[in-house]
Amino acid sequence: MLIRKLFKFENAHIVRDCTTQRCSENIHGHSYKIEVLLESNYLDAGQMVYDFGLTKRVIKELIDSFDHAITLWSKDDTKYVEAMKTYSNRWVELPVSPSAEQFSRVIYLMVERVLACTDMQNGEREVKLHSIIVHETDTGYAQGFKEDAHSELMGTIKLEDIVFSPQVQKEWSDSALWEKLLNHIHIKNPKKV
Ligand SMILES: Nc1nc2c(c(=O)[nH]1)N=C([C@H](O)[C@H](O)COP(=O)(O)OP(=O)(O)OP(=O)(O)O)CN2
Repeated sequence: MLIRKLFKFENAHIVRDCTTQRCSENIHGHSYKIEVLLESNYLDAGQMVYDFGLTKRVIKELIDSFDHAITLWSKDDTKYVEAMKTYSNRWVELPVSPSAEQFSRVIYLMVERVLACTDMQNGEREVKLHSIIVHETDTGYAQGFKEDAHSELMGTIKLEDIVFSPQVQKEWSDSALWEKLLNHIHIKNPKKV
């Protein structure tokens, strides 16, 4: 059984070296729609794969890190990266360029870590991340699966290399959230939301 939950954010970027000139040479924004697809062969005590309400905690908060933020590629021109960090409080720096494809791989790895660190409380069993769909526009999307997220052919992405700005971290309900996830510290689901 597959379930999907939709999240949204507004984000700016430049995707260097792509064929579309407007995209590779200009800061521009998108109203992103992110679909998180979860799967299981089992149902929990509420006869659900995973209560949608539970996805609106850590998963939503992490995805929302990109909202009203600029996403930077750590290998972009240092002057550009530093200027963006100076003049914008909310930024996320990635070890990969922020194409829809790389967004789907990055968000896959982030949500996968959240699930691995979640202690289930309502009989949920073997809830796996099926894929992440990143709608960059109304007409174009990328869908990343486990093999894409971990693909050496596409370049290994280490979670440790994803950097959230101090302002983004400050706005989380727990400013140490990312640090905890990087250190595999478990988070107990609430019994009720
Ligand atoms: N495979 C990809 N192709 C493109 C990406 C991407 O991430 N992956 N990104 C872009 C640009 O960010 C661009 O802003 C979006 O391109 P496009 O779909 O062409 O956007 P339009 O709004 O112009 O598309 P319409 O067809 O007019 O809706 C480029 N390519």
